[in-house]
Amino acid sequence: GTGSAAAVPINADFDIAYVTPVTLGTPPQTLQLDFDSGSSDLWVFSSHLPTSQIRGQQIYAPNKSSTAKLLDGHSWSITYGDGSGSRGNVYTDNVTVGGLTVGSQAIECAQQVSSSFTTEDHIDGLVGLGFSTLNTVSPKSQLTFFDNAKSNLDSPVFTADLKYKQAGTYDFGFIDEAKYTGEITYVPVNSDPGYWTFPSSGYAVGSGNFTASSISGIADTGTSLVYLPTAIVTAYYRQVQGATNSRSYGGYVFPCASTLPTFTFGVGAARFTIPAAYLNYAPVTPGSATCFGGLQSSSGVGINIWGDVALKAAFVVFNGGNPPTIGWAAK
Ligand SMILES: Cc1c(C=O)c(-c2nnc3c4c(C[n+]5cc6c(C)n(C)c(C)c6c(Cl)n5)n(C)c(C)c4cnn23)c(C)n1C
Repeated sequence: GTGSAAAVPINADFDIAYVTPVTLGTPPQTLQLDFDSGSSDLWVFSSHLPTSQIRGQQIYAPNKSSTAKLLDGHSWSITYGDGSGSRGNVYTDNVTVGGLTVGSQAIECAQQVSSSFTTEDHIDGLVGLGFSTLNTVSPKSQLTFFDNAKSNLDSPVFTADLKYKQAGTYDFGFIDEAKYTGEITYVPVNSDPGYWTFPSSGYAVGSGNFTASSISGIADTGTSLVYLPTAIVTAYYRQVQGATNSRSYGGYVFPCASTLPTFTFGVGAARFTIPAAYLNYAPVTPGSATCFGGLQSSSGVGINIWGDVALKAAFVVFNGGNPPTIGWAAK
């Protein structure tokens, strides 16, 4: 089988995150979930949450689904790179994404979410698309939607075609030739850390020379920005008038009117250029003349992250075959 569903920006002005409609249970309950290749829990706002923690989100009520089953004695708790987090109990139920159904998928029902989830009313939960070794359900960890679906997929892949300020798509089980140009460059994935970790072959700032350099990083659809080694990031912002690394804003900022260079990264022999517009993430506060960069340093993060700012400059194939690989193509 296959599936195909839209990845819709949650904000009209800035690409903060993307959500995809997912139906759960019987009769179907549809939630807008953030597909995250950087984690491996499928969790939702649920009827088990205190109402004080719900502000407009859709919720999944397992007691209203005739196919929901409590996974007795199991719980989960997760924290993300931005410090947000959630925890709760676990049910299994039918989950459908873009026409692709998994029966008895572990649905982690939130009993507590951190404040940033409560305030972001466009996100009703996450669908982890990382490796199932990262799943936090205890005492028995659970499989991701992709791992559960894999045996029924025409091909053990999912693809991300994220777009700048417009809806893109996540496809499951097939590679849509109409979504990319030229060839797909595949490189090996090290799944040991549980992420889609792959080697990049180097970078260039604007029209400058390409610097060959092997950079290990993760392809993370759930992270907005790109986090790379400080040497690369300082080389980039040296080309931006008035750029400073702001302690108060927690990263590189610059006058919104600045002209930004493009940023090119290599995957094998292929080169992908992130347009300057993608690298002006957003004003630091609404209406400010100071803007926050889409490229930030990974020194405080611990790993290099190719988030949405990079992913939307390409068509990306997450190949869950044995061994796993990742493919990048222009579009
Ligand atoms: C090491 C790391 C990250 C690794 O992942 C990371 C990050 N970057 N975007 C996100 C996340 C998102 C996407 N996301 C980003 C947002 C930003 C930058 N802002 C201002 C808002 C309001 C956001 C929302 Cl609602 N959502 N979501 C939904 C979750 C659970 C995230 C967790 N971390 N995260 C940061 C900021 N850092 C330092």
